[in-house]
Amino acid sequence: MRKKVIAGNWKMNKLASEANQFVDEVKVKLPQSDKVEAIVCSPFPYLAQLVEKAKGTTLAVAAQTMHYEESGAFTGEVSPEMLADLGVTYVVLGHSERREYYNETDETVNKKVHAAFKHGLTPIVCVGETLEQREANETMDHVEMQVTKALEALSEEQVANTIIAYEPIWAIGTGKTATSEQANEVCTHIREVVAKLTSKETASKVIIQYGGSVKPANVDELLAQSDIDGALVGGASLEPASFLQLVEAGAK
Ligand SMILES: O=C(CO)COP(=O)(O)O
Repeated sequence: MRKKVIAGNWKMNKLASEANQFVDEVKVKLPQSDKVEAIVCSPFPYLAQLVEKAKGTTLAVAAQTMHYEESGAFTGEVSPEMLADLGVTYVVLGHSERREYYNETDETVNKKVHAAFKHGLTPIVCVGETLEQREANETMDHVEMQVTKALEALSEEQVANTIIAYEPIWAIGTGKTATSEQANEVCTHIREVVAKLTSKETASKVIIQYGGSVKPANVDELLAQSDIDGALVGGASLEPASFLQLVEAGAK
């Protein structure tokens, strides 16, 4: 049985005191269940303090991006080694906002996935189609290409430990959630793609999240689907109460 993984992607939100307060409140109220993993994806400046705060709890801390090189002349960037050194355990890679505004490509995503594993970080790889691609019936091919490139040259064990987040771009921050059937259809396809690349057994281990306007009101239905193993959540992860409701849904 795959566990559910609920990750709150704060994006570029919260000040330090708000981030601290969030973790202080959430960490003592998290359901103690091995059916669910809760992660907060914080802006870089708060990672160190949140890792400290979350020590000894079941809350994990993720970065929202990173470079693929270990060090060097990359002004403004943060390396996988730096994240691992802080005690960060997950990293979001290839989010559609990074692809759109910061030139993240399938090729750099693949380099970053390799770099993440090299440093003991678990990658959360985001894929998903635009509205135009959906309307042109290109969703399945597009997502297949993104997944195939992201996982290129990984070992089967690494693939099994990669989290894939299916986030249709048209559903991000728009209030438009894909119906749970639409979301599951693509997540099932992603699992089939992974099976083709590796094996059915490996594909059955991969955690596939859905993301895009997930909130307490729709999370149960999404998580009830056969191939949706969690959620990557923006807006509804900013308040402790709604984040906790989402994690509780994952523990059911
Ligand atoms: O992009 C997302 C999470 O990474 C989804 O954001 P929303 O939940 O705000 O739609």
